[in-house]
Amino acid sequence: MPECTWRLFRFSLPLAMPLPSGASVRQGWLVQLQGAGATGWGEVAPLPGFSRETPEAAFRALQVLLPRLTSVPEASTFAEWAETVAPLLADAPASVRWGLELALASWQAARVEKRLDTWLASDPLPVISINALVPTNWQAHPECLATIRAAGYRTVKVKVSGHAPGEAARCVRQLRDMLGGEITLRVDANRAWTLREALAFAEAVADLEIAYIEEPLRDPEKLQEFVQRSPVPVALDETLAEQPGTPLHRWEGVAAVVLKPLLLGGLLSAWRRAEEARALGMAVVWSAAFETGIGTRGLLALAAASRSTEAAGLDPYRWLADDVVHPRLALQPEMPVGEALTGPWRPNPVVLETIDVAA
Ligand SMILES: O=C(O)CCC(=O)c1ccccc1C(=O)O
Ligand SMILES: [Mg+2]
Repeated sequence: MPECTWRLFRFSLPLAMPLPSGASVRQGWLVQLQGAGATGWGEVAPLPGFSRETPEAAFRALQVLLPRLTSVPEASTFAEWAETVAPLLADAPASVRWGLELALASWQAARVEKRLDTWLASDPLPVISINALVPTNWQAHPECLATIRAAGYRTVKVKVSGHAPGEAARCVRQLRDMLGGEITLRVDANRAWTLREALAFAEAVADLEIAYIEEPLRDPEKLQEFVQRSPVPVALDETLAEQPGTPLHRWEGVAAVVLKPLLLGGLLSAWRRAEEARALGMAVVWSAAFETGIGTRGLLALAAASRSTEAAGLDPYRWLADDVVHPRLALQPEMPVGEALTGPWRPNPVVLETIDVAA
């Protein structure tokens, strides 16, 4: 049982664009695990408006857990780790599990001189496609579409939750015209509509080859009915975070699951959801909730290891105006995984404040 040391930092990152909650900074804690000649990083950053725990609750859990995790059982493979280490965190809030599991897993990987993706799986994908995110008010910012097109993104997701269904359909049609037929187009309603409204939207865009509509309904109980009646395929997001214990086959016919480990309860919970989805023939979309470069690299490793060819939702990284480690991740439409996951990274003192870990 190698001894290891945790370091804890508070971070506060300036944003290039405000968060969904309206906040103009992204805050949280960075954890660093060192021992046996290896280093692992993770981040704990509940997302206001989406995480079920408050930042205060996450911090309290960190203060309790870190001193207990200084003697970590050895686990040379991911399977062994999933059996022995991950259960130590079973009761922690989702953001804490995500951050500590990421730090522990990347430390275990580093100990055996592997990158996280190659430690998680023997045959990870070398390149992961990224989904460009278009904000609800894109029409007021035509330059954001120009940037996305110029960069060469092949999958685009647009948020429609600020709109009534008819208006949302017109918006999506305009976007399809501007992007052309080659681009894979996803729509996220963030539970904005009633069943009737959502069906009206789906019928109005039925000819636009939308890959899926994410969380159309205010009332998730009606999802199955929507799935049966909608001409547009459906993806789950919020529903998965809300119902962690419900087997996926409850939503038979759903085309895709959007997996955000920060909201789903960590690396392992999300990994298990991915396996469950795969077995049911659902597409797996790994996705960020405004993670820093640490969490975003972790997500890239997960996407590569799970061999999902669906474009990953890592675009929220572009919202950050700075990062907790330098050099910054160079986000691009087709991400070379090996390059992105190979350090070293220097902590950025401008946005980090060291916090004592209670002994
Ligand atoms: O899925 C993506 O492409 C990016 C992630 C994203 O949209 C998101 C990020 C944080 C919180 C909620 C959401 C969402 O999917 O609604
Ligand atoms: Mg969503």
